[in-house]
Amino acid sequence: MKRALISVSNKTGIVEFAQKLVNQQIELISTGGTYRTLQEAGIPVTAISEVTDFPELLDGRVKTLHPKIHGGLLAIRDLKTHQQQMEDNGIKPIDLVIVNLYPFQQTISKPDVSFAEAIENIDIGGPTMVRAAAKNHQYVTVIVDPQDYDAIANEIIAQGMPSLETRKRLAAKAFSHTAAYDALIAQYLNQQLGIQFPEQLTVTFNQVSPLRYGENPHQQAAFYQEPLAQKGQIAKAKQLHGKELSYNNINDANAAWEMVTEFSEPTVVAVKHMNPCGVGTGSTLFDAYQKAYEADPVSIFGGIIACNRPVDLETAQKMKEIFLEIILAPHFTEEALAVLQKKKNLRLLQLELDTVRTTDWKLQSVDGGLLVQDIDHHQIQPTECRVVTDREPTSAEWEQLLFAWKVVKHVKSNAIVLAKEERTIGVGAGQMNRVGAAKIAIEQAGKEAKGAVLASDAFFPMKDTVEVAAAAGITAIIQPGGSVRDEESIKEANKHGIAMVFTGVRHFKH
Ligand SMILES: NC(=O)c1ncn([C@@H]2O[C@H](COP(=O)(O)O)[C@@H](O)[C@H]2O)c1NC=O
Repeated sequence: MKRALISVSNKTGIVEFAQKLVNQQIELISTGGTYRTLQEAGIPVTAISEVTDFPELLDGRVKTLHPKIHGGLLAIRDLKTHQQQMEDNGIKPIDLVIVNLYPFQQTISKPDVSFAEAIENIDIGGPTMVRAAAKNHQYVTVIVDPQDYDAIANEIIAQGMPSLETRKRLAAKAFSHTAAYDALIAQYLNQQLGIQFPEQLTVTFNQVSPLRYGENPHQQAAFYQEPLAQKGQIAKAKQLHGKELSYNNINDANAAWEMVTEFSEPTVVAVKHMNPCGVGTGSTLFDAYQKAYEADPVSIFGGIIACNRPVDLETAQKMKEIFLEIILAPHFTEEALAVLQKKKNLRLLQLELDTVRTTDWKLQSVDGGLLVQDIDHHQIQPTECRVVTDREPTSAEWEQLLFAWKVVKHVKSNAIVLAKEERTIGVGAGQMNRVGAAKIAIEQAGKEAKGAVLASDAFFPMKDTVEVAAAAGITAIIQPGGSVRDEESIKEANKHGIAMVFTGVRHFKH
């Protein structure tokens, strides 16, 4: 290894690394700012303009984009014709490229960033060198991540040049890096232009950590986050206590958090296998937790609990009484933390309540493809609802109907939710027919079904759900409406004095 080109925006660790290279008699070439950093540290370095015999131009837009650089990176060293052309044109090989790019991500993350500033932070020369060096990894080593400096320095010191295997690994990393960089630029421009579903979708995610296993122990898995993920999103949750999260934990925690943030009053959601087993709203978080617990004291065991208020001592003491997998909350008081941290197998996650989403889509992979849709943000307003029965819901029923409607939106389809006094009393989730979901919810509610309300995520194709609801003593129903047989359901509801409300909105969730 004779010559290295260093051009870095993030100058962390570069002086130490450069010194190690110089110690190995490697000649350094550098661009403006990097050159100055190295020179000021007393490291011998040649300016890029000396190599290209061309000044850096256009405010840095053209610095390394020159045949003397790219010839030095791309030449096939063993090929006679390439050797001859290099000699004829005064091109010397470059064996090592250390580049990190203009901070595009940090730039667009600034709240007051202008479009012009974002565009100016699109690196052109850097990715071009990275790609050239990565293509020619047979001869050239490329480093895009300061975390690799130490390991590569050690390899150079030990064997003169990193192994071919290392160079290939670095090349793969380099292409992932430039692809991710460009994906973020494309995403930013699409967002600016309001293009929601571009012809080519190039999303990018950064690995947070490998996971011990996937949905099942024989499946391998890793967790990734969006580059611009925000503190209120599950991918950025701060873990305050407990062992590492599993694949299923993250999925369930996400479902619980999405649901609890739907409510403005103090609310607790208990989730098992992505569905709520208990949801309670109260005047305090303690009250809400009691209700969520009582909703289904059996299923909550080992559950994931999401709270939309800080967890206080009283609530923590109550929570401590049973085995819970995870508690999510915007905050835990010190006393609450002290109580809950005594539980070895409990994880505590802190997330901000008010989040600005950076992307507004749900991605779901299918074999050989990806389904993309925007997020179901719809929140029902009572004015959107239409009472279709002879009897209007009472104001108490209205409250329960709107509560149940918020819950049913987050239950796997076909979904039926029964609610009473601001808590769920029965949840029928993920059934192949609607009346089946209703029967499950009613059975779970038992005697409590009498006087409760029922929410359905989609319309009733037949009157059978109203029939079973009436038999159980349900007094009010909320559902989207829109079936060709709506009239039959309305008639059935009228027959039993049930008040029924159509929302005109469906909340399928699969
Ligand atoms: N224009 C070019 O030819 C060019 N060559 C390298 N860069 C970038 O310039 C940055 C380093 O600049 P400096 O050494 O001046 O601080 C690096 O992030 C590198 O990726 C360039 N800048 C942008 O495209």
